[in-house]
Amino acid sequence: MTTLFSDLALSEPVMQSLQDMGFESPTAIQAETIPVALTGRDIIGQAQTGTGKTVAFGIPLVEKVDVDDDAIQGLILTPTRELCIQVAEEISKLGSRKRVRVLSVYGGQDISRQIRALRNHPHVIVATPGRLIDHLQRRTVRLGSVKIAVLDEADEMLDMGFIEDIETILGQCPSERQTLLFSATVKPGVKTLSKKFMRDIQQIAVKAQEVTVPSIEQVYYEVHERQKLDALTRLLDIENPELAIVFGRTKRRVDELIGALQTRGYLADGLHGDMSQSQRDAVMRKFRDGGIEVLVATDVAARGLDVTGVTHVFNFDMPQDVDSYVHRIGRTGRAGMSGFAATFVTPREVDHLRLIERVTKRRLERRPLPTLTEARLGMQRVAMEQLTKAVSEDNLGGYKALAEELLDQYDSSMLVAAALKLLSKTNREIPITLTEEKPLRAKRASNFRGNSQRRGGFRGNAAQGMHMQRYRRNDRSE
Ligand SMILES: Nc1ncnc2c1ncn2[C@@H]1O[C@H](COP(=O)(O)OP(=O)(O)OP(=O)(O)O)[C@@H](O)[C@H]1O
Ligand SMILES: [Mg+2]
Repeated sequence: MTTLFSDLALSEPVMQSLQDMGFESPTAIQAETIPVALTGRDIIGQAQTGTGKTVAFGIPLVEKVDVDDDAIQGLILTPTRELCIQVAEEISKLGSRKRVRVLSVYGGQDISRQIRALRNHPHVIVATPGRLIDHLQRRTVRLGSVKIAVLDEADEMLDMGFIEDIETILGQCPSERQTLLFSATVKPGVKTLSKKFMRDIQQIAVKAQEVTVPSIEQVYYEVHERQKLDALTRLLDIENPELAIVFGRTKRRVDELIGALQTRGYLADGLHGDMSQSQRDAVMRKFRDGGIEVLVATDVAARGLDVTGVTHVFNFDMPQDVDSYVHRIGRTGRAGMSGFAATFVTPREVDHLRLIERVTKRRLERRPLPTLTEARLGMQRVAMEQLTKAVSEDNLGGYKALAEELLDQYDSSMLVAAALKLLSKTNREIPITLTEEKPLRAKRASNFRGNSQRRGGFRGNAAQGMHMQRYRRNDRSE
């Protein structure tokens, strides 16, 4: 039996906003959590990437706001700035008919501007933890009237780096508030940690066969470091994504890859924690508008981002842990769409791939490396599509006389071949050498020296290492 939004006893303005947003029926996580959340209970909610968790916590939050009260009544915390902006926009849409004021408060943005915006009395603030702490210290934000607090990407935020900040923030909210935790991945430790600031927790996990989304085709390519760039550009030419995200391990890697892809003629740009916030905002805007086709990013873009049209995700470097894999590939195949996720695995990283397969209970198909000929054919196909599209648009009047003249002199198939050649990119084969990244396993080996390797216990340790999330903390947005 499918649930309808009208079965969830929502208020009229919220129903109208949902209609404005074009949502017809609730997703599974929405249908399961909203009624429980409306009773005021604390919830840990888990469902696959792209299944509408934002609206699942957004509806109870908006319902709880009293718009006649000027105090901050709803608080949402997100691990990254881009996610903060995105979630604030979605909540703002949900609350628009009710006239709920929503403000995003994140690091890197001019603080005096935020302070001015805070004077307009938002009912809901969506914040990254570091900047919120800053406001609490300056007393420009008061959380004494918060009725509902949400941790989006809770597991990411509760891992060692953020736990103290979260405790400080929640410590300033009234103890009788409602607390909701959401993520596609909820490690057992999260539940233990959450007992500190939640009560009478109801855990709601949408039962799925797989951790990852079934509509995402998952493949891998075994490559050597030095083959990665050619493999990527060939795949881009063959696959011709609408929008793609390419994940690199480090900021340096991302910078080099942006330069390399631009040199080879792609509309590429990137996102990482060393860029200024105005640069990051501009890149995200362009990516959402299609002005950038390939977004190259560190794990700062792995969580929560929802960009329509992302058909492909490439793990140029293997993710450091299984959760990161799940979230990265979840940037495609959202809201029922299909997607394609390709992972580059160097020979020494095969064990990590097997671990990912074990934990996600899904085998990745091994594909042979694409050849140059396949890539050229792919590019020609794109050129042909461009040409036929131009023909079907039928506004070529100004060129027709010239075309007739050419056809008098040359064979028609020669002319079309020449046009296709001109439309195909010639800069794809420019040789570029990237600085090599160390394979994951080598990095781990230095962390797990000693007897374990001789005893053959290395595998197990490597598995533990996959959860250490060492480098990700280096690229937090805070
Ligand atoms: N009921 C609905 N019907 C149709 N589309 C929906 C519905 N609810 C949400 N969506 C859309 O689905 C997409 C994914 O939603 P959302 O970003 O909330 O996913 P998520 O579960 O938080 O994923 P992630 O784990 O990656 O953060 C968004 O574009 C959202 O607008
Ligand atoms: Mg989300």
